[in-house]
Amino acid sequence: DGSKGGVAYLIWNYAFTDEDTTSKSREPEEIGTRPRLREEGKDGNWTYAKSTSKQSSAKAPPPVNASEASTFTKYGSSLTQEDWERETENVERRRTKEVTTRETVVSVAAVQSFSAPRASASLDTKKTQVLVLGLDGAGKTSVLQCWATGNVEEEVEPTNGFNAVSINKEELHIEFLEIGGNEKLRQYWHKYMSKALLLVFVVDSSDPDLFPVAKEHLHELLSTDSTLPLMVLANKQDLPDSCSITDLHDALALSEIGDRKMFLIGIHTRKGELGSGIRSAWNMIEKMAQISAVTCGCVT
Ligand SMILES: Nc1nc2c(ncn2[C@@H]2O[C@H](COP(=O)(O)OP(=O)(O)OP(=O)(O)O)[C@@H](O)[C@H]2O)c(=O)[nH]1
Ligand SMILES: [Mg+2]
Repeated sequence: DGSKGGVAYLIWNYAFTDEDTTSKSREPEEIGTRPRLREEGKDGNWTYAKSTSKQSSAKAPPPVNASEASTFTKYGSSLTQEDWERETENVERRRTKEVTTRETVVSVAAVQSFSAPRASASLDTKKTQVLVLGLDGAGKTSVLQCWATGNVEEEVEPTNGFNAVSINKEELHIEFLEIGGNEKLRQYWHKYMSKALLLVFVVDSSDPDLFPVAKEHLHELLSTDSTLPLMVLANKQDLPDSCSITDLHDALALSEIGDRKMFLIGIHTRKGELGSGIRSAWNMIEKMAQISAVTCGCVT
């Protein structure tokens, strides 16, 4: 019952606005800057979705949230021609139909028009979301996959819209929202700050050329909320040239982020050899969500 409620809430949360219905007339935008990993048309429609995690904790490495009681739902997005057509055809149907599917595809249009969630969902007034941001290619989707399933797909598609994951574990429901890091999507990042319980900012620690850009975006985001806790994930620590978390601390000027909770964790999401970082990050998020849920009275 609890997990079904979580799913329904997410769908409601991402209900389309009236503006979306006009998207039929729009042409798809080509916004990818990262080369596609799969052949266009072959498997370009990244519609990965799963309703219930049934992994056994005996698998090595164990899923981060390995629990028979845990479930997750994920709404992926990608902007291929095929997706766009399907999306525009389905907008109206999704607006009205009873939610029976746990899978949907959203587009940049959905991100552009996404505004405050409808007020009727009980959690709407609370900060319940873990917002996952960072430049394109930093590893946001990979991190979310690790937390949800304990594994990463071999080929992760760029997120050309948003990607929402709900992880339900016993009575705790944690919503994650990744907005793609593509240059054209970064302007929308700040729109999602107000519902965030925590900002997870993922950085590719093997690409120092991008640190100044990441720093600029991070500080701009933080300037809109002086108390929002921050978790910086220094990803791709498996790569030989990756920089240490101390260097990243300096490069991102994390000493200048003001008086807020801050975590800086080195991680990597390579298949088969997940380190302790990704698990530590998960544990902290779980604790924060628990505290928040109790404070909000969401857990009974
Ligand atoms: N070596 C290494 N590669 C990684 C790691 N994490 C992610 N990658 C790779 O980095 C690329 C980008 O990963 P994504 O998870 O798609 O990055 P993202 O931040 O979601 O990117 P956008 O959705 O475009 O904003 C993919 O090819 C991943 O396989 C890591 O820890 N180590
Ligand atoms: Mg992504």
